Amino acid sequence: MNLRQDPHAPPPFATLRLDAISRWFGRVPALRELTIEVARGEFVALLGPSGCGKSTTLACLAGLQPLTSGTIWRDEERIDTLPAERRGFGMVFQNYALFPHLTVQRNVEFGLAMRRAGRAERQAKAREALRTVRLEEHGGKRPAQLSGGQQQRVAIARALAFEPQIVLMDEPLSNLDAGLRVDLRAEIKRLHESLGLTTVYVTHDQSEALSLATKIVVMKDGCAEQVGPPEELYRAPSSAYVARFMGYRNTVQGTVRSVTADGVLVDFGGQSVLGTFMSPGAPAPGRRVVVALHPEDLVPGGAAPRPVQDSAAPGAPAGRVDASVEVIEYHGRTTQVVARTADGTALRVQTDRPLHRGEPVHLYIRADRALVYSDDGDAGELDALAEQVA
Ligand SMILES: Nc1ncnc2c1ncn2[C@@H]1O[C@H](COP(=O)(O)OP(=O)(O)OP(=O)(O)O)[C@@H](O)[C@H]1O
Repeated sequence: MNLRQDPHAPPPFATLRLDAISRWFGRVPALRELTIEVARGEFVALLGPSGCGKSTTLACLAGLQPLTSGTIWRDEERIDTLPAERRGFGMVFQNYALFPHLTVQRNVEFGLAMRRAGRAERQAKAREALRTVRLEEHGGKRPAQLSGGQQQRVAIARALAFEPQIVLMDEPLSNLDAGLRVDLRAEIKRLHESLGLTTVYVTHDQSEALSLATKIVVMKDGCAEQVGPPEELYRAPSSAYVARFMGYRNTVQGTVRSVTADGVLVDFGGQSVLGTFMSPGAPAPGRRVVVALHPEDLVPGGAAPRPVQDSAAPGAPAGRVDASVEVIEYHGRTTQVVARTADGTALRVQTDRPLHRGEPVHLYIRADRALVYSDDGDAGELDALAEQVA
């Protein structure tokens, strides 16, 4: 956008900092001393299951809810004491929150009217914002005459019209069907980059977080479980919980058999598999652990297995699990398979190899791709998470 700078806009900032913020609802702690830093230009995704505190974080940041304790800073300026309208954030919600009786153009102007912009300025900025989201042809329509994706773009235009430095988005794509979600996701990324925005984005969808964010905050019970760039969280999740959110759909319990120079040998699925221990401290034989495996890292070798080194990193010994193909879901180029081991462990496998129901299959795993965590007794919780994590 190329709009005149709002004279009331706050000066450019370097860092937004949520410092040990807590929010209690009666006796329920929704946020517990959560600290997050957002640098200017970052796209930060708050990722986690329902109830972990994502929306509350955003509401506290926006000034829609008070903090129970903690502070929020824009550089040296404390902003948690400011009312919402003086924090200068643009907000986009899941349900669009458009006025049905106003035209698209007037809906976008509304936010500017709240900020006491004059009529001509309002109209020009709203038109410009609609152009930015590629809806300039639709200004005269009412929201009901637009598709869900278009309505959400109007909501984004409304948030962008007053050129906020920081845009807060709470599950903006979750009411859209799959195709529109992917299109609008690309649009949000384009806007973030081309307008030089700073974005804080709430989602429970790992693919959204991975594709959009420059930094992901995985939240659990009102705290940040791990914070980092998507590649880092994907490569080295700090717990089985984070691994789940990074697409490691298999989190199976096992027992440490031995510890070697190459890694930790774990018994699970009726076999021993070599993996990499990721938790703090050292594993000891007999210790209960959780092994996290990405479906793509379970490579079917068929009845006549390929040599182990085919599926192993140079020098790294591979593990093998034997299972039987139970469920096959065809997804075009790849197939999602549920394979079951002799001891009843279900493993999710993603492969481009044709497999058949009932077929015995050897699944090869690179040692550096079998991530081993100490078992914190939350295996049941992880299974419940599986229901939520795509
Ligand atoms: N207005 C409220 N009154 C009482 N409890 C609340 C209120 N809002 C949130 N909570 C509680 O605070 C916790 C965090 O809720 P929050 O909505 O922030 O989670 P979330 O991660 O955004 O979940 P979802 O993805 O389902 O929106 C939950 O235990 C929730 O029940």
